[in-house]
Amino acid sequence: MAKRFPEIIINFKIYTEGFGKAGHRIAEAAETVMNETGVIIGIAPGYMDLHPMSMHYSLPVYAQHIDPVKPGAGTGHILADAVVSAGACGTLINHSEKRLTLADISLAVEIAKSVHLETIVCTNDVFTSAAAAAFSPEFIAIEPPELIGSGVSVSSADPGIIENSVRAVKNVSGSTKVLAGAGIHSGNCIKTAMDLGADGVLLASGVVKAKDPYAVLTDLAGGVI
Ligand SMILES: O=C(CO)COP(=O)(O)O
Repeated sequence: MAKRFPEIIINFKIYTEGFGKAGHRIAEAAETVMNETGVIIGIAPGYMDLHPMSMHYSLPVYAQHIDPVKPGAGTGHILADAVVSAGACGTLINHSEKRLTLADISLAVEIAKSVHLETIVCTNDVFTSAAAAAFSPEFIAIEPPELIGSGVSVSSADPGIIENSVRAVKNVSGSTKVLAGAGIHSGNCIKTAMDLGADGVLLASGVVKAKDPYAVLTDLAGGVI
C-alpha cells in the first residue's frame, strides 16, 4: 500500500525545462506515474507555477523556498502564507542553492508550521542534519553539494552520508523523515537510498532535464520499496 507522504520529490529549480509548458509536461508525467504506481510524487515548481500546478494536478506541491518573514510592511519577500494561498502543501527550506543561517532556518520552520506548511529542510552534511532535526521539520533532505547536478548518485558515491544522517536525525527527532538527494536518476538509486534508511528522495536534473520524464519517473517509482 502506498505510504502517505511523497517518496519522490522533484525540484524543478529554475531550469528552462522546468517552467511554463515544459514544466507542465513534467507535472503531467509525475501525475500519470503516481496514478499508475501508487508512489506519491511531490513537485517543487517555481513560484509562478505554484497556483496553476496546485489547481491542475493532484500532486503535492511544494515551494522551493520561503523567506523567514511574517506578513506586513516588507517588499519582495516570499511569504509562507502566500505559498499556502497559492496551493502549496509545503516548502523546501535552506536548499543548497538558497542557503539560510541557522537562525533563519529556525524562524522559517516556525513560521511554516504556524500556517500548516510541511517543512523540508535541506542539509549538506551529517552535523547540519542533526542541527536541523532540532527544529522537528517533517523532512530533512541530505544533499552533498558536490554531487548536486553531477549525475553521480549520492547513493553510490556517498552512502555513509545517508546512513549517518538517518541515524543522527532519528536520534534528535524520531518523527522527521529523511530524503536523500544529489545525482539521483534511477530506481536503483532510490532502492539503495531506502536500503540505507532514507524514506525517499529529492531530485532535480535526472527528471527535469530528461528527454522522457515519464520513462525516468516510471523507473524511479519502480525503485521505491
Ligand atoms: O538539488 C537537488 C534537488 O533539490 C538535487 O539536484 P540533482 O538531482 O540535479 O542532483
